[in-house]
Amino acid sequence: MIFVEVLLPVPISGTFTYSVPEALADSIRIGYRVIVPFGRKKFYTGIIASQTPVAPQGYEVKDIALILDEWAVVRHLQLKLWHWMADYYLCTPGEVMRAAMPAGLKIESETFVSADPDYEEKPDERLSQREMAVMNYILGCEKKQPLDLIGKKTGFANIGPIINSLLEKGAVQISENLVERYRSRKETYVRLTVDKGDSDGLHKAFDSVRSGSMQEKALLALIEISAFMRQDSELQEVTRTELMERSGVTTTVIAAMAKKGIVDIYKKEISRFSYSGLVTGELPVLSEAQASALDSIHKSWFEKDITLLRGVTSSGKTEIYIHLIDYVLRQGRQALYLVPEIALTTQLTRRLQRVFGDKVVIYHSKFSDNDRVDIWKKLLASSEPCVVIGARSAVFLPFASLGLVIVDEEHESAYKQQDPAPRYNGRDAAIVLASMHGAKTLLGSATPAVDTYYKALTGRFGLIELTERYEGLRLPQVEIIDMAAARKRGEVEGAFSLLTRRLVNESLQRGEQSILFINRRGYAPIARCKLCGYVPKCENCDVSLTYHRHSDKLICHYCGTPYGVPDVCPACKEPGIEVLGYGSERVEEEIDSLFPTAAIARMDLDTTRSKDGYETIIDNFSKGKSQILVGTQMVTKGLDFGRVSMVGVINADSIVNFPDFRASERAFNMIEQVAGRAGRKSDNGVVAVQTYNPSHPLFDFLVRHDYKDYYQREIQERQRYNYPPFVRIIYVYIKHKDPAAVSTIAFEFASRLRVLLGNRVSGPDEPYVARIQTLYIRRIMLKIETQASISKVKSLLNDIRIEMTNSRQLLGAVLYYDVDPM
Ligand SMILES: Nc1ncnc2c1ncn2[C@@H]1O[C@H](COP(=O)(O)OP(=O)(O)OP(=O)(O)O)[C@@H](O)[C@H]1O
Ligand SMILES: [Zn+2]
Repeated sequence: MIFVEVLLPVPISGTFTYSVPEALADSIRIGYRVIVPFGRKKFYTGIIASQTPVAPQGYEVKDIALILDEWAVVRHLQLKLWHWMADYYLCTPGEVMRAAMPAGLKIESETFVSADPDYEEKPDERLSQREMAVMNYILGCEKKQPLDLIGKKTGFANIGPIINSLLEKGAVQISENLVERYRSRKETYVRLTVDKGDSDGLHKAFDSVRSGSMQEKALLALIEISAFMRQDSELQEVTRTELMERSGVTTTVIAAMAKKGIVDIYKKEISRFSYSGLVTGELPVLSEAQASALDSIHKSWFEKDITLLRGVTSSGKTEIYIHLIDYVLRQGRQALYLVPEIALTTQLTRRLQRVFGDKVVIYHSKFSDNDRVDIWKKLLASSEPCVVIGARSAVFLPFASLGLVIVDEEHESAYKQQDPAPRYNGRDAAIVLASMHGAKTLLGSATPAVDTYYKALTGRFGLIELTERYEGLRLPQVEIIDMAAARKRGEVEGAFSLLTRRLVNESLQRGEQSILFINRRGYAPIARCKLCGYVPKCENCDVSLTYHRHSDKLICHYCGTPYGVPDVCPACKEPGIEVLGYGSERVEEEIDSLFPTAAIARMDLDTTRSKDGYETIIDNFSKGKSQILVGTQMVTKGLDFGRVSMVGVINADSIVNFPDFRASERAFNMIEQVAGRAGRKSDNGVVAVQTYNPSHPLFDFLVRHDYKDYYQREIQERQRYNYPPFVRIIYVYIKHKDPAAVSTIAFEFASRLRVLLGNRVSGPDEPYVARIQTLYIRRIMLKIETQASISKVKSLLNDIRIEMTNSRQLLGAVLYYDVDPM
């Protein structure tokens, strides 16, 4: 008998042991998917993580029910990465698996059941009454039925054991609805039935259509697009859609032509990532500074696997990346190019496709599940060189042989997954992934994370710096605008100071573009009663509501609940509710009324929900169809527009004043990055930063674009107050519906931790938002020495959790950890 450890997508620690029936023993491999019974109710799809000949002690092991694969859907190194992630981020491998695999590959309880046609009831294995009832239902269905549905239709809440027993008696078969879930994309094509060059045949074809008819039109168009008559070109394949567009005919016309035998209609599976645009294959010619940086990176990799490229905004880091990618592709290996946000993939994809054509693969969460399964399978099936551009989840793809990992804008907090588990940082996971493959890593940024720059300066990472913009352009001029003083002078109109308005206007006059950055989406972040001061709050969360004009609703940005705007204040019953402050909608509205002839675009979460949302906005702005782009943090980084000469930071204070030890780091990076969008192709970039606190020390560094000076100040603070990179932070989160219970539990957890870890423990505290989605929240902070073993901490935390669970002290509580919070 052999046993396998199966990884299941459930939030329970560890893997689960199952036995393998003799008949299946030869078909079992690591990385195969299997269907296994789980608990009393369910079947799950799991992945075989390992095999062992040793039976577990003390309990009865169940058989696996079905093997789904004939080859592994997960590679060995992926499993290794999942385990690393579960260990490091203090979650379960099942949670990692859930995040890692596209839904089309992991079919939780969507197991399908059908009757086994060969089944005959044996006298010693009669079906019970319940089984008969279920069996009759199944036999009455034409198609195989999902497990859940059978339970519902037959009224058995606990359908799992019944099916299990039917399965044992050989009465039913189970399968996964994989084929139906995962649909490959097919395209319809049309071709002439005559061979190229067969003019006789062609004449006959023309004879069979009436002159001036739709069929003739279609025939002419088909001849043209397929290059049928051209001697200098091979016959081209023509899609039905293209033919219809060119000739203006309908599918019926084409079908009629097929019936006559003039054309063939055929279907072909098309790859979702084929690229038919122009491929030059030419690498950008590097400037002297870029070429020398490239050279230094290669040299640095001799000694260190991880190197940081700090290059000021618009220094041309992307061009250097392109050369590095070319280098590994030539070696026959693969490259992963991570960006922090999907918005960045659009421009980047174009830049890379021009050089690498269909070797470019894109992967992120806006893709449909079918697309993601497609890409997964493509990478699984081949070890061909390719470059994957993706957001953080791309680290989970089945790479065969990575040679290079690039993490662009490595400082970005968007690399960190906040919720749900695994709460991982895509940058750090990518570094680990690279080391598993023996690949090199390049981290790139104009404003590296303090932790990263520290590691580079202390020799853990290599360090290469580019201090000039491409072509020696100067960095934009930064104006800090004292809004209080401007207001006194009567120069503030709506959200804008006089200077901001003037700069936008001047850029419009020169035919150039502006970007206005506002940290909040919606119309106004606060609603309040002007008579009694009452502030409407979310019923589920401890936050005030943001007014959205587009939908005329007050919306909670934590749980998404919309509320109507009350006509009268619920507290004083007077009609006093007004909205205050600025969000992107309102900035857009005001700038529109100030500059009515300019075309204005807005990019924020609300305008980019569709898959192509970003693309349209970014394309239009690139092409100059809009002159002013208003946006949230999405507009701050990485985008490359040639004609932007003015950048406005509308409310710098909301970025600077945040109660968190990373606040000033985040603020410096964000403002320096958005400033970097200005003057990328000419020397006249200017940035207006509006603030009520102009003497804040950060602004001085920003005006001078002095990253190093800023870093010095920041690292000293971190050392003085004992924060990363000098320690590692782990938050323990405790959530509960009951405010008293959450306090008691958090307090108890913290005091037990203190016994073991002393003053490394602080809290519990209420986080900034202390109640979300009806749960009250407490947070305990652990500061652990960087050289300490995280697995030791993990086992301490686990012990406490188990003790408290056993003494029923954690009842109703949600408990989780956040390692290296951002
Ligand atoms: N060698 C080159 N040849 C032609 N154009 C270049 C070259 N290097 C850079 N550029 C151009 O300069 C601009 C800035 O380059 P790039 O977008 O790579 O900057 P970056 O360093 O990534 O900046 P950021 O940190 O702001 O994202 C781009 O428009 C790019 O096409
Ligand atoms: Zn809410």
